[in-house]
Amino acid sequence: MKREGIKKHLALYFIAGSQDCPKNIEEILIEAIEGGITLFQFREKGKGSLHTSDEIEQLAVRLLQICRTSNIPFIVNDDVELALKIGADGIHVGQDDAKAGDIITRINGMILGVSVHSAEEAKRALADGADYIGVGPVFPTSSKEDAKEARGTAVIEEIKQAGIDIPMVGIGGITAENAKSVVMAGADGVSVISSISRSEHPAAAARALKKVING
Ligand SMILES: Cc1ncc(COP(=O)(O)OP(=O)(O)O)c(N)n1
Ligand SMILES: Cc1nc(C(=O)O)sc1CCOP(=O)(O)O
Ligand SMILES: [Mg+2]
Repeated sequence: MKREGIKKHLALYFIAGSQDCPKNIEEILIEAIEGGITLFQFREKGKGSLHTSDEIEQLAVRLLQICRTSNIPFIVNDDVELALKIGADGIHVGQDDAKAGDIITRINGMILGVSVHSAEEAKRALADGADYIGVGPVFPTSSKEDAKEARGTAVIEEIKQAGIDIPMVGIGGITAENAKSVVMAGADGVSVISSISRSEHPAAAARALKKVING
């Protein structure tokens, strides 16, 4: 599944690690799938996350199995070795991670996502072979300690206006209340952590987001 095929999976892209979840992450993922998420990223990172690589790998494998039973592609954040080891469907890297251009040959057809904060970075991601980009933070977020300043939908609009043709999701502080503005700006979907993971009812939260996106 390359660029065109990925678009439909970007509609409601759920990201989580155990640190984002007030209850068991496996239960939350199952409920999020019930609610209609279209892609999942395992991001075990930051305050409260698991420490040992064994624990992280075991959790990744359990979450991958849940995604496989529902045909939801499973992306690993940052860790190329883990993605390759467990046979993930893709890897997401940021500007301070392994360089997309360096890993493209190693990941052998896996989905490659890249975080960008400008049209310039989007252009480079496209040239490096990224299948999609994550653009953020759109709104202020509490889920990423080192997040940059929120820029609203300006960067998404800039990328569209520059004619850079790559599937993209907005990320950062996205809720059912503001998701429509992200899609209206030109994103193919939204990527969320807390709107689903910290909801008392993750399935209902995912359903509400989906309804807004499908509009
Ligand atoms: C879909 C998506 N977009 C952006 C990011 C952020 O990646 P990065 O800037 O590398 O920050 P960390 O998530 O690694 O803290 C993402 N993970 N997913
Ligand atoms: C993982 C991540 N990356 C961002 C970026 O701007 O690149 S913002 C972010 C956190 C998104 O979490 P929430 O939906 O809870 O705001
Ligand atoms: Mg990263």
